[in-house]
Amino acid sequence: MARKFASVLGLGLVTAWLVGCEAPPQDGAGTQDAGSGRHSAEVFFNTTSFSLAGAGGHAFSADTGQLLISSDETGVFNAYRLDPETGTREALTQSTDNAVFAVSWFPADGRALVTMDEGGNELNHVYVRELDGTLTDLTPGENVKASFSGWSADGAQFWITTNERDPAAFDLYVYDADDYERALVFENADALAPAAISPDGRWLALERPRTSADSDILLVDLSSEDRTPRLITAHEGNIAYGVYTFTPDSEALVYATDEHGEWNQAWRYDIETGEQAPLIEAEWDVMYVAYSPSGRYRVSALNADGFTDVSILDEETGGELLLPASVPAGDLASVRFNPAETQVAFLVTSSTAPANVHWVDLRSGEHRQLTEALNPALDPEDLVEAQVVRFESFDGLEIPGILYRPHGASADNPVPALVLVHGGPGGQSRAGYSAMIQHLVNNGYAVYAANNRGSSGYGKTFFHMDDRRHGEEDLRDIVAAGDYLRAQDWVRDDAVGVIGGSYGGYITAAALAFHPEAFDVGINIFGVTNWVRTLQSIPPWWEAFREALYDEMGDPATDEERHRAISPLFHAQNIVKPLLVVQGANDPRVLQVESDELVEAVRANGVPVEYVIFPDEGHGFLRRENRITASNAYVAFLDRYLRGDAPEAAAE
Ligand SMILES: CSCC[C@H](NC=O)C(=O)N[C@@H](Cc1ccccc1)C(=O)O
Repeated sequence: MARKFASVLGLGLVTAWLVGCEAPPQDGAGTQDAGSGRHSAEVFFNTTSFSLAGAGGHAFSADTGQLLISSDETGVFNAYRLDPETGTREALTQSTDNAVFAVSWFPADGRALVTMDEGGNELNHVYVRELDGTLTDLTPGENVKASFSGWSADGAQFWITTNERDPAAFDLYVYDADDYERALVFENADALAPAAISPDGRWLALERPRTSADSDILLVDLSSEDRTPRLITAHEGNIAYGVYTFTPDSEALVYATDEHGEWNQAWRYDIETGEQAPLIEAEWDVMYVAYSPSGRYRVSALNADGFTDVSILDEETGGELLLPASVPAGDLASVRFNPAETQVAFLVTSSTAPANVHWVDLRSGEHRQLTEALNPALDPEDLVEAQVVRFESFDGLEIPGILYRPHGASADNPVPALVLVHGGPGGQSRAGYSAMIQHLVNNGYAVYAANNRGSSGYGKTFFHMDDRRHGEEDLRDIVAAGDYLRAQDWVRDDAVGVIGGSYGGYITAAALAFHPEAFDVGINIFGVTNWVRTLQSIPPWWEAFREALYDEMGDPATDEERHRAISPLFHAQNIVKPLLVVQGANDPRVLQVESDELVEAVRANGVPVEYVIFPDEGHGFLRRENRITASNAYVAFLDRYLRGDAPEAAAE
């Protein structure tokens, strides 16, 4: 699939990137140019994040019809049951530190599968939440990373992948639903990436990325003695293949291919005959394809200019499943059917509405919104809508992005602004709700989430434009995005900063180091600062993607010179603008030392540098208190050094 390493760095995760150091102005304090009120980070982050279990599992409980969801209403993610009749929810787990995410109900009773790592170290284990509330760890072991892979059609067994045999390879085990006895069903000797299991348990689909432009799919027949993966995408040249799902009858694999043009299309591979046929062709990437339990409904989504365009096809009528008019406008997500396919649950979200859980009875058309995610202290009028805005970059290439313009920003009242850079390489800033962005905008900062060349979602030509050129044209696009903002009469041309997380943090630090006059401040959120070390120390469980990552970014064994040339750490003497660095101590992808060393080096320049470390977070911040601290730190830093609220502090 033409995605660089399973992009996780859209705005969803950006929302979680927050760090900080001191208290911000509280409600009513400070000034807001327009809009109905300026709010503290607490107000924005006291929205609740809801998500539905059940991708490959069961979101509806077979015995009670209750929904399995994750929520961070206590400040820490936990699993809950949500009653569609009453909208009441009950906590199934009570974690006060590590985030717990709901995975699936057991098909025949009230047990649930959940997953949790330790402090953001990404070593997730799979647990059973037993009927008495205790947790049984199905995948114990200090350095074990495991994930749920699906249920057998009869509900008697489920599959889990774990890297306990070899930290670099995920083997597949089948577990008995009654006593959790397990058996190895596939030893992953070549460290391929397990992607899907057919509902009848016979077929395992694996992905083998060679480069970000060229990947394959292999199938294993788990009913056969010979479990050698069989290549089903033999091809010449560069084609990116990826797995969406198996059909519910286990007869076909639905897969992504970019062979036929710019976009990822969905195709159907008939396992018995090997015949292939297009399923969904569009002028945007197909994001996913999924089915209701019997296969009557096919759910698919397009990544339409940063918005998620979901279709639910009723294969019985051949028409689109129309949801009641009372379902609010916004992007649908996580569409889940009950086993009888008489009810459907889903999330609805938009840039001005955090995701809420909705439920519809397909027979009566009755619709209920089951959650209220937005903090009631927030007036929706205080929020700003995402706008897709394109600009011409330094070489004439059109760059798309998502703009958030503060209420009241005008030529008479120009505002400071930030270019926000997503992670990756190859991620995309998308138009979803972000408490972090809304908090910044509410405090008078315009935010432009620019999708520099190399971003996903705009076709494969655009996607590959940054290959082995990182820190060059993609960075110049971000500099050009700053110029674009400065040219707007409603933006202060003396107050444009850059902010980003991970790869976006790299671009942020690189902008300050290689284009020292381009931005007035930078906020680097767990950004890569030293590619030599980062690429040498990637987590062992990235083995399936290592070759493709090294192909795209360069191999640290042979490309050290280039890696040094593009790494901000080795050019830190050029950084002369105020810098805020934020880091999770347990981050397994961008190690804390990356931030420690940049902070030390830039401080030696006598430049204002603020540094915040979260001891209990990894690559993305999950605890509400940390998100609030982070967001407060961003605004306090920007008030001081970008808006210029306290010039004496800037002179320190
Ligand atoms: C399995 S490939 C790793 C790249 C991955 N991309 C998207 O999720 C990722 O975690 N990228 C980081 C930056 C990074 C890139 C390469 C090595 C370490 C970190 C990110 O932007 O989140």
